Amino acid sequence: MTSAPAGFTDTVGGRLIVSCQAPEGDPMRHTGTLVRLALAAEAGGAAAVRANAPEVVAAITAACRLPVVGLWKDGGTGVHITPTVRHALAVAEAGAAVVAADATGRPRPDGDTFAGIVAAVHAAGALVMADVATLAEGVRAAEEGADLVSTTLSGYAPGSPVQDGPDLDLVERLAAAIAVPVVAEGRIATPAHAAEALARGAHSVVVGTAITAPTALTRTFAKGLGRP
Ligand SMILES: CC(=O)N[C@H](C=O)[C@@H](O)[C@H](O)[C@H](O)COP(=O)(O)O
Repeated sequence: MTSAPAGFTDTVGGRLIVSCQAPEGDPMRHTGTLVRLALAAEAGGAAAVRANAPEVVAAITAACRLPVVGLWKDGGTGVHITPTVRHALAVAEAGAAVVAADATGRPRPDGDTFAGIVAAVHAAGALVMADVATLAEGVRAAEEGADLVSTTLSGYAPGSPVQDGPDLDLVERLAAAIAVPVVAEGRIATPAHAAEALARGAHSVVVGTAITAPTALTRTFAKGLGRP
């Protein structure tokens, strides 16, 4: 069960969204396991979860009271987070309160546009989170009707700095430039990072790897011991 999409923005204000995802080939990429991660996030005080693929969104929605930010990663390069209207509608129909989609302005498959995704998702009764890498992309996404703008793709798409930590400068610049809520996402590794993101203007904070990725976390410890 999810909260009504209209209440989502208020629900996540000043709070944590936990990303419950696993890369292809990872042992955690198992729907029942991802549902358990979502339930753990709920028990731990998250306000919402973020999840990939319609079947996972549907399973989490059925098992967990938290609203779901759904996406559908398809393809490995270029626009691959919810690339088309078809992907976006499948995620909305699976029960997502919010559909997250790439809003970098790079060419999309099928000639779809971000504005087209916004219109289709709104018609389906869900909200849209624009995943951006730069200030200009966030400004444009807000103009095109995004309900929230997230820094998800900073460090992963052209025009953004590659860095170890979160892009909190982008959070701050977006929060100053647009009226829609800004979500801090990407490489937020500590509670201090999360608190700083809110202090710099984020409406909400998404944390994935630092909470839900034991394979990646084990790798960092193994590397620390000189045993990568
Ligand atoms: C770049 C990209 O594809 N990001 C994805 C977006 O859904 C996820 O793989 C990330 O885990 C999520 O953004 C949270 O970030 P972090 O795991 O760094 O806390």
